[in-house]
Amino acid sequence: MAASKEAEAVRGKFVVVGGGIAGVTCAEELAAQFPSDRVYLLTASPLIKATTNLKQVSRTLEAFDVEEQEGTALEGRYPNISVVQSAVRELRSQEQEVVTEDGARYRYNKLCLCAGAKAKIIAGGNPYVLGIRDTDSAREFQRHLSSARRVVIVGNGGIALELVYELEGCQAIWAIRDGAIGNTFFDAGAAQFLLPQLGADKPPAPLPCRRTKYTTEPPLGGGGGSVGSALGPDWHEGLNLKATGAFSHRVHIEAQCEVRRILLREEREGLNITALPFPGESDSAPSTDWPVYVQLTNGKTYGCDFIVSATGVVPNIEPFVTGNQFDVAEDGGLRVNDHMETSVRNIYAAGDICTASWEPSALWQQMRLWTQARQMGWYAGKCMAADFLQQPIEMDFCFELFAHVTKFFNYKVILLGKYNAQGLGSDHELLLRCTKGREYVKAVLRGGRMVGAVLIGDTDLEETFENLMLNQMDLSPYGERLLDPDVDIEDYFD
Ligand SMILES: Cc1cc2nc3c(=O)[nH]c(=O)nc-3n(C[C@H](O)[C@H](O)[C@H](O)COP(=O)(O)OP(=O)(O)OC[C@H]3O[C@@H](n4cnc5c(N)ncnc54)[C@H](O)[C@@H]3O)c2cc1C
Ligand SMILES: NC(=O)C1=CN([C@@H]2O[C@H](COP(=O)(O)OP(=O)(O)OC[C@H]3O[C@@H](n4cnc5c(N)ncnc54)[C@H](OP(=O)(O)O)[C@@H]3O)[C@@H](O)[C@H]2O)C=CC1
Repeated sequence: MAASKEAEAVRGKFVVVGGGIAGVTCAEELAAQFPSDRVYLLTASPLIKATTNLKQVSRTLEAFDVEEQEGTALEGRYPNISVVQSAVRELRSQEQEVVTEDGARYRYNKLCLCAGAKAKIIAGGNPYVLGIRDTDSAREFQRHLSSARRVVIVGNGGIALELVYELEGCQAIWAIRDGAIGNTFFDAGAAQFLLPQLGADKPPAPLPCRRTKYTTEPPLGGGGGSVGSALGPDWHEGLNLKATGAFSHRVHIEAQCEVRRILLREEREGLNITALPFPGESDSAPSTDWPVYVQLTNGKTYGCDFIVSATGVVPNIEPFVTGNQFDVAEDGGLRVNDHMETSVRNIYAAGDICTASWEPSALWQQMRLWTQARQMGWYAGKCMAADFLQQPIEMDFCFELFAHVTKFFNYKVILLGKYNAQGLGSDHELLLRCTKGREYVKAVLRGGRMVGAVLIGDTDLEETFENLMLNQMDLSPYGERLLDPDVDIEDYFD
C-alpha cells in the first residue's frame, strides 16, 4: 500500500481514519452497504478494535465485547475493507484527499474522521506526571507503579475512580476538585454509598455484570510509539496494579482542591515547604524522602513517587484542522450535525474526536464513552451511505436516551437520561432508595415524569425505568411508592 509522494493517489469512495471502535464500526457499516466498493481504514495504531457479541440488554442499554485484533482479521470478515497502518499527517479538504505518514495519498468521496482523543494532562511534559489512554501509556504506568510507595491521583472521573479501587500495595492521595467522589458519574449521595468500599478488602472474584468487556490479544499487545486506541472497560484486568506494599487500599482523599504546583525534591528543599505524612499512618516514609512533591491549592503538600493525571481528554484534531476551516467546539471536538457531518463538505466525524452539536433529545447528552463511539461510528456510516445515495435518513433511536452501564468499586452502575439532573436547575425532584452495602437507587423527576436515574447494585430496575423515561408517563399519582422496596413496580407499569 505504501506509495511515494509523487505516485498517483489511491481512490476510495469511502475513507475512514482511526482504528478505534468508532472508525472500525463506521468502516464495517460502509463495507456492508457497498460490498463491491473498497473502504480504506487508515490508522496510526498497529491493532484495531473490534466489537463482538453485541447484545441489546434493553432498548437503549447494550453490552458487547471489544477485542484488539490485527487489521487482517477485519479484512478477513470484510474483504472490501483495506486496513492501512499509517497515520494521517495532512488533510487537503479542497482536493478531497488525505496524506499518510508514508507519503501515500487517498482520495475520497466521503471521509469519516474517528481519530479519538488523547489524555488531557496537567503539567504535560513533566516526567513525573503520567496519563492513561492506550496500551503504551498503561504499560508506562504499570512500570512506575511496580516500585512505587505512594502515588498522587488527580481528577474525579472514570479513570480516577477505577484506579483508587484497583491499586494495591501503594498509598494513594486522591486530589479532587469537587466535594464528593465521582462527580462526572454520580452525585454526593451515591458517593457516600460507594465510599466504604475503599476501606474494605476487595472480593476475590470480580462481580459478574452484563456490560461491555474488553480483551487484548496478545495481552496488552501493540507496539510502541504511535497514537494508540483508547483503552476501555476492564483495561486494568490484563495489568498487575500491585505496588510494593502488602496491603490493598490505602486512599486519602483531598477534596475541593487542585494542584497548585509540582516540585522536585531539591525545589521543595530550596523553598523550605513542609510536606505532610500520609494521614493516619504512623509508619509513613519520611516526608523528605520523595522524588517529587505536589502542592495543592488547599495549602497541603505531599511527596510521592509519581502523579497520575486522570483529568479528561482532548480530541485528536491537529492533523485535520491545519489548513481546513472546521468548526471546533469549546471542548476541542469537531462539531457534527445530526448527520455526523462536520462543517467541511463530505467530511464526517464520530466518537471521541467529535462534539455532538445538534439539538439533542431532552434525555440524551454526549459523554466520551465506548458505547457512544460505537453508536456514532455506526450511525456515521449509515449517514455517509444515505448521503452518497441521496436517500433520507432519520436520527437513530440510540440518541433518544442516554444509557451507560459500567462497574465502579465492584458494583454494577447504570446511568440513564439526565442521571445527575444535568441542565435541569432546580426544576426537578429526586426520589432515593438506599440499602447500605447493597443498592442505591435515585430517580430524577421533572413535572412528575422520570427524566433520569442512577442504579447502583443489582436493582433490576433498568428496563422499567428506561420505559418510564421513554414513554414519559405521569408518575405523580404514585409518589414515593415508586421506589418502595415492597412494591413490585414492574407490575404497575407492565
Ligand atoms: C483507561 C480508560 C478506560 C475507559 N473505560 C471505559 C469504560 O469503562 N466504559 C466506556 O464506555 N468507555 C471507557 N473509556 C472510553 C472509551 O475507551 C472511548 O470513549 C472510546 O474508546 C473512544 O473510541 P474512538 O474510536 O472514538 O477513539 P480511540 O479508541 O481513541 O481510537 C482512535 C483511533 O484513531 C487512531 N488515530 C489517531 N490519530 C490518527 C491519525 N492522525 N491518523 C490515523 N489514525 C489515527 C488511533 O491510532 C486509534 O486507532 C475508557 C477510556 C480510557 C482511556
Ligand atoms: N467506567 C467508565 O465508564 C469509564 C469511562 N472512562 C472514560 O474515559 C475518558 C477519560 O477518563 P478520565 O480522564 O477519568 O476523564 P473524565 O472526563 O471521566 O473525568 C475528568 C475529571 O478530571 C477533572 N479535572 C479536569 N481538569 C482538571 C484539573 N486541571 N485539575 C483537577 N481535576 C481536573 C474533572 O473535574 P470536573 O468535573 O470538576 O471538571 C473530572 O473529574 C472519559 O471519556 C471517561 O468517560 C474512563 C474510565 C472508566
